[in-house]
Amino acid sequence: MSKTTQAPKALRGVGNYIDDRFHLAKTGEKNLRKVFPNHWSFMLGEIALYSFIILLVTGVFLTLWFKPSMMEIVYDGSYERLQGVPMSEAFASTLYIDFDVRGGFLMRQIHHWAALIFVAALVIHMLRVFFTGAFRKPREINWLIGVAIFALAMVEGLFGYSLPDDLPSGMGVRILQGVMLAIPLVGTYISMFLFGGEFPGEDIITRLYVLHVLLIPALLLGLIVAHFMILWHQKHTQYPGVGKTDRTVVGTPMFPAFAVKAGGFFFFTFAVIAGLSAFVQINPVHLFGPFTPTSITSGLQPDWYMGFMEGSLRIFPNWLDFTIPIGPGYPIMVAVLVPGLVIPGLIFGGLALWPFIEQWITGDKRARNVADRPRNAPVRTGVGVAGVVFYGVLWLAGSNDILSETFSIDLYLTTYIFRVLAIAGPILGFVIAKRICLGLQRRDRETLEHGYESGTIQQLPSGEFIEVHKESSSETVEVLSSKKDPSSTVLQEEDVDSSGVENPDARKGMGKLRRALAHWYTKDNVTVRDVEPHSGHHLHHTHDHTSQEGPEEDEDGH
Ligand code: HEM
Ligand code: HEM
Repeated sequence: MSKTTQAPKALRGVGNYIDDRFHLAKTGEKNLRKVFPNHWSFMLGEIALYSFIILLVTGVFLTLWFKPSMMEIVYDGSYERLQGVPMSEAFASTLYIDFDVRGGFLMRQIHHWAALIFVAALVIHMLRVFFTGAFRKPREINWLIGVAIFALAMVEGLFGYSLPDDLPSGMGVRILQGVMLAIPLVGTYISMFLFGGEFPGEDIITRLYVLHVLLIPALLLGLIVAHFMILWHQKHTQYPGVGKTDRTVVGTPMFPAFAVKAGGFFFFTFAVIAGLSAFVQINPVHLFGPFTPTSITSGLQPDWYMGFMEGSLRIFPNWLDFTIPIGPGYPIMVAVLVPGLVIPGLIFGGLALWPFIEQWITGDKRARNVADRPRNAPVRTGVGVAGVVFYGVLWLAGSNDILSETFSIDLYLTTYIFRVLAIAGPILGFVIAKRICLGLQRRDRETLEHGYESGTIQQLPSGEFIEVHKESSSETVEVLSSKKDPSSTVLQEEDVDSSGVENPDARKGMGKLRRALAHWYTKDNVTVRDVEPHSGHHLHHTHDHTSQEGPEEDEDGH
């Protein structure tokens, strides 16, 4: 871009007008030139943001016609098949949006698809942050904000799903009430309070509505703004490469390149969601009919993000339930309490605590702005995979009826299979993922030492066949040698004082546990400290596919 490029006169006029009043030019200029590191995985957070915006906009549209009322009426709208059927005003107004409001059906579909994609994007974004260790200092607080966003998003989705008061809605609310009732001592009270009496009562939709359109979106918006302010202030992590250190950022400036890219990506996300909504039917409430407590339907699935709770409720054994012999007997429903509250608590609690647990184990308290490659933190990667497998098994168990029907397996057998898998799956996942990481580490060390395998076989004059190894590019060498040595990441600073004297407590109690965990965390890592990189920047490597990023890539970063 030449230095003489200037904004059009009219735009400059507007700029001056604003600057005369708010003096924003200096900060504005600095922020417009802010550098964003480039990587496809950094777009996952953006997808979450864009789908959230779509949810807000379509949600407001729906509020114009949706009536959050449980008053019973007889349907008299344009959907012939439900003519004359008694239903709540909420359900009738949803049918009205579908069949009488122009574009209403599409808007409802967009709202629902955006919700599904929103939660999916934020889960994948969270996994990206987890597996690359981007939650480490200084980003722990932003991680915690993220976990809160995740939890709220699920509740928001569940409440939204409950609003139309169709059959699956009511069944979801019934499960919610069941879990509430299982809470010892206060369960019945909480349920009566929320439902304004017995289930279903006449208040629940109105109450969920207020939470769904006002309180939770406001909380989510506040948290997302905080998430971005912290991100802006702390800057983004970047993957290892030439010029990328814990102190420098390499990437594209905010304006114009990043802004244009982000703007384009918003429309792309919108187009995908709108395309899905136009062609793929989601939650066709007119086919399900209104909720009545006596009706039940088979083969129905909740929205995907509630699937793991459904699954854990389906497979958790009931032989742990017991009764406290006070008065007439006080039953404790372990089979509802554990899957309904303890398992989600463990999942969200584990997510929230992980950065602190890892920091305690490794003793690594330095700011980390270069993200880890997942293979270089094999235990973390293994723990993450174990978590994903556990979640995945529960999620699949939520469809056990459909699986048993599709594959003609006895329903009860699927329950036993899932019970075994829920315990064995995560352990296997951990071991396999860790082994793969260590294998990749060994290959990296090989590549660093000997260059990469070119696939060209040569015959030597002696008759021996060898595979030619080619020089790695400087970028590859940088990436491979960015790996921190296990002993340098595990700074047992608290165990040894500045003059090298060991803290006597380090070998007792918690200190001992921590040492053992630190040893377990790093013991198998492959070191690259002693490797002399086999790199030849000066050499021609015409077939070097590992160095596709040319040096131009680095020039726009500062
Ligand atoms: C993270 C944000 C949100 C999520 C995950 C979400 C999710 C959902 C879901 C899954 C439904 C059921 C849709 C269906 O019937 O197929 C729904 C319904 C609804 N949502 Fe949201 N929503 C969000 C934000 C909002 C906002 C901000 C508003 C309004 C300001 C809103 C207003 C509504 C209304 C009025 C309904 C009932 C109408 C209907 O079911 O068609 N939503 N929401
Ligand atoms: C509405 C939901 C969310 C939105 C809109 C959002 C948006 C973003 C964006 C755009 C970024 C920068 C680009 C990127 O790394 O993808 C980011 C970074 C980050 N997000 Fe989120 N996020 C959300 C949820 C979460 C969740 C659920 C977590 C974790 C539990 C989380 C943790 C983080 C962390 C730690 C960073 C900094 C990563 C780094 O610097 O590499 N976010 N977020």
